[in-house]
Amino acid sequence: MAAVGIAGAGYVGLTTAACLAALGHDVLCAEVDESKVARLSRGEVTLAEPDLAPLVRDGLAAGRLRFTPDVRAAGAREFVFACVPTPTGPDGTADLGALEAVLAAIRPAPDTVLVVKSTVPVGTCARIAGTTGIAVVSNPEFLREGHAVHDFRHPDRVVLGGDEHAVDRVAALYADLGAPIVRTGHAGAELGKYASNAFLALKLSYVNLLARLCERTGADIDAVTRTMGLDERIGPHFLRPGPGWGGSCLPKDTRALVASAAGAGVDLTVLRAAIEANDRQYDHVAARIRDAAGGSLDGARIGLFGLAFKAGTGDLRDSPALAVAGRLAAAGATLTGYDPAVTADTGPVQRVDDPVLAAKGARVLVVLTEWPEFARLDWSQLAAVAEGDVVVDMRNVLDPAAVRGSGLRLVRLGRAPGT
Ligand SMILES: NC(=O)C1=CN([C@@H]2O[C@H](COP(=O)(O)OP(=O)(O)OC[C@H]3O[C@@H](n4cnc5c(N)ncnc54)[C@H](O)[C@@H]3O)[C@@H](O)[C@H]2O)C=CC1
Ligand SMILES: O=C(O)[C@H]1O[C@H](OP(=O)(O)OP(=O)(O)OC[C@H]2O[C@@H](n3ccc(=O)[nH]c3=O)[C@H](O)[C@@H]2O)[C@H](O)[C@@H](O)[C@@H]1O
Repeated sequence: MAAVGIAGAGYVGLTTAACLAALGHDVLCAEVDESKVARLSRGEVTLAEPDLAPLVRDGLAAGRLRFTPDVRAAGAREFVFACVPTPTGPDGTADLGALEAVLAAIRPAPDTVLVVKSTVPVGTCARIAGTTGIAVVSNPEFLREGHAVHDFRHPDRVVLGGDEHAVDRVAALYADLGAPIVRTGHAGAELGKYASNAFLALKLSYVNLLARLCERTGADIDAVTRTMGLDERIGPHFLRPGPGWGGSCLPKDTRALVASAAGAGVDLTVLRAAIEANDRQYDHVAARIRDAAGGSLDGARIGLFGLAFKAGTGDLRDSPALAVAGRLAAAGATLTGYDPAVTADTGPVQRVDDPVLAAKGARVLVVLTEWPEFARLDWSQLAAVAEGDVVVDMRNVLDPAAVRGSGLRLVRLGRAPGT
């Protein structure tokens, strides 16, 4: 059992804290948001992550997990995990201010290891190790929101970058997971993380462009992605077209990688193209909605289904649904939106908590987030309250037969109009 300090109690920090405590380690999790510390200490978890709340409560009950606003207390532990935000800074690369604050709170002892889980540009860990003399291990995180606990417990890989001795000690913390471990230097681990997120973004931009080509040529995007996915060298995952990719990490990490690569003298042309294609995807989706509305959005009421950046979360950060909504609003549309998990303010979209209210009086109904439950809605009931007769499914989650049975016309991504 190791003494672990964690800085940051967000998606990554809280998941790491609860899961390491469940693995038997003694975990002190520090968080600058004192109200969060108070809630978590009472076992109240607000992140909608399956299995996280019971795990936190088990850790508290067993005395293996505690929360504190005192980052210095966590910084005095043998292993100090940095799980703090690294948002886009003014120059496009990651802003490391929060990580610097964690560093300042560490009280190094001879056996201290700083484990950097935050996503940081290549060179960051080596620089910290060089300037502080602390042993630093880069241990990037690959969990997905909505699957955080599962992904921590069953990772495809644990990546550890640093000197051999420190890496061995961190590897021992994860030993019970039985996951493949990639041992490398600082830079390899840091770049491996960005490279993975950027590759996912590349795949999606490519698929979204293929969907547009399908709309022009009459090819069926499902057949195209199935054909690709059955090739073992390509694989079936991350090939679903959508209104663009978003979330708290893919957009920021792709921007940061382009900027830091440029700083190193490498122009990541393909990644720049993928980012640009993603911006154009929002325009394309807005144009399809405009066409479905009869050519103009001015004064049109549009009912949106899904506002979160993906299904399974209420997170709105860099949500493609909101990017599209912004374009619709700019063109004069009035927007009403329903999402099963979103509770925050949604800008130009008036949020309602009943799908029927989102459909009421709408000229066009639009699906923007891939919630499976949208397929189970009573589309006849929605058709009855809508003003128009068209639903634009920009996630291809609806059952075409059920929608057509309701009398609505269905417009899908990657399908020529009318097919
Ligand atoms: N959200 C995700 O799915 C993933 C995020 N990451 C990366 O992990 C890092 C953290 O991301 P999230 O957990 O999503 O962020 P988050 O925003 O959910 O949580 C970060 C937490 O750190 C706290 N904090 C800020 N400064 C602090 C300080 N100096 N000391 C202690 N606590 C502090 C904040 O109050 C917040 O509660 C980022 O670098 C992100 O790119 C990596 C993989 C997955
Ligand atoms: O670094 C991070 O923060 C994380 O970023 C992503 O995880 P996440 O942001 O939770 O979201 P994803 O599930 O990757 O989805 C990203 C976006 O792509 C879209 N998407 C995903 C898959 C797909 O087939 N089609 C598609 O349009 C989603 O709707 C969403 O807008 C990565 O999948 C994680 O491995 C990584 O750890």
